[in-house]
Amino acid sequence: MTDSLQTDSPNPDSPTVELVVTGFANGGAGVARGDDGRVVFVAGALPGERVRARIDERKAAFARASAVAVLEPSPHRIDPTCPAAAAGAGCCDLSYVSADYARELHAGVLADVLTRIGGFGADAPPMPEVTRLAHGADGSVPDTGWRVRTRLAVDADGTVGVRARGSSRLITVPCAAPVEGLLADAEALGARPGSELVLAMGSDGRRHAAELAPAAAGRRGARGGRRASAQRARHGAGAPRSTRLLDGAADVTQTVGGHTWRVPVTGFWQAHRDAPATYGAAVRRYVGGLDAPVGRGLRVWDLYGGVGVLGAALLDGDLAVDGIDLVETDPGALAAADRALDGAPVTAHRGDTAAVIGGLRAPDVVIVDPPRRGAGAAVIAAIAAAGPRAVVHVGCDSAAFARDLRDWVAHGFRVTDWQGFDAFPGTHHMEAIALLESP
Ligand SMILES: C[S@@+](CC[C@H](N)C(=O)[O-])C[C@H]1O[C@@H](n2cnc3c(N)ncnc32)[C@H](O)[C@@H]1O
Repeated sequence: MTDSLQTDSPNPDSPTVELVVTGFANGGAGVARGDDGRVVFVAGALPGERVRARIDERKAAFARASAVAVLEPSPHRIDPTCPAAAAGAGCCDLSYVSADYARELHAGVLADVLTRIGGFGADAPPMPEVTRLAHGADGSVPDTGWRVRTRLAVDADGTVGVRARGSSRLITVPCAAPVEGLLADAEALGARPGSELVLAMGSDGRRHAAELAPAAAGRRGARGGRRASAQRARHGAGAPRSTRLLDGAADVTQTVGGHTWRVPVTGFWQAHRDAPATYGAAVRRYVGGLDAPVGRGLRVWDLYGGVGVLGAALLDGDLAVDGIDLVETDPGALAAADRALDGAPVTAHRGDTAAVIGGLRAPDVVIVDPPRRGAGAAVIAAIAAAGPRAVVHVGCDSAAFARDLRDWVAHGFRVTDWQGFDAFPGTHHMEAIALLESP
């Protein structure tokens, strides 16, 4: 069978090669070896497949390629569940893989980075499984229609869509990840050419939309080129961009457990509609299961805490909580936390985690949920010096998660449980959570 694939290559004229894929890498590419022995990361290819691939980039130690035709397909390959990805968009890069097998691939990637980067071996718990996020009374979860917030690109003529993988081509076929109604009439909202359209769905079913003005001119030329500039934009780095409300209200209502937040449309909220409740339950289970009570209410740090949803999960059960110090850089998130957690024993601190924690009362338990880059060795050393007996570490980048866990172990912490979540179905992304205890 030869199955041609829709891909945009940064190097459309580069030659194609035939490759046999033997592994799967963090980042979502199949792993093969070229004729010269160099490792080739092949986007759009699965272990066991023989593919024809176009080389996109050659480095000294490895190359990157995109599968353009499948010569021998994996039995796990399916028709893409995301029409935008099928048309070449970079959104649901694993939507051509059966959902069960995608979770196997995630678990393999997590085990690989925990072993190779984290240095974990036989004395660690069994490698984590990657499970679906439960939804609805029967626990069933579709692997599409899960995303409650998204950003769309707006072209020079006002057309709205997602960018193709590897190029700036706009794809207007809708992505399958957003929850029903999130993309409704997106083009009619009137986002201006060159802006981005931010769409968010509240847990009350109300859709909100805001236009994010183009990134300041000059930033595109900043270090790292277009890819790094797009990353900075996605991760909110750089000068603040002005927003204009196009639909709904400025704040999105989100209810989790016993608390209701009003989160700014462009503010951080977990992408999967069931993620906040799922991670909150994991945090509550981990902290509730600690066997030596401290003899008083727990003192908790909720670091990189956003609106405080993970710390607040500890207030929902029968745990005695003395106080939660919530640390976050985004003033909008902290204002939302103040409103939602008014009357709860939560104190919000605005600032960089590294700078703020030195002034806080020593914690019993620390929740750490950093951005993709991870918390890093310096922050982990500072938290460890404050002497918590347990840490719940949350990570959305597997390699950074493994690196951070390695740093906890260097400070005498032991991983006593960990788990992975298929929190971005149809994509190579996943979330992982670990419980670490001090000796
Ligand atoms: C992955 S989100 C987690 C938010 C929250 N725990 C939740 O589940 O909704 C990471 C958060 O860290 C914040 N952040 C990024 N860098 C930070 C820093 N250096 N210090 C404190 N917060 C930071 C971001 O604004 C974002 O809200």
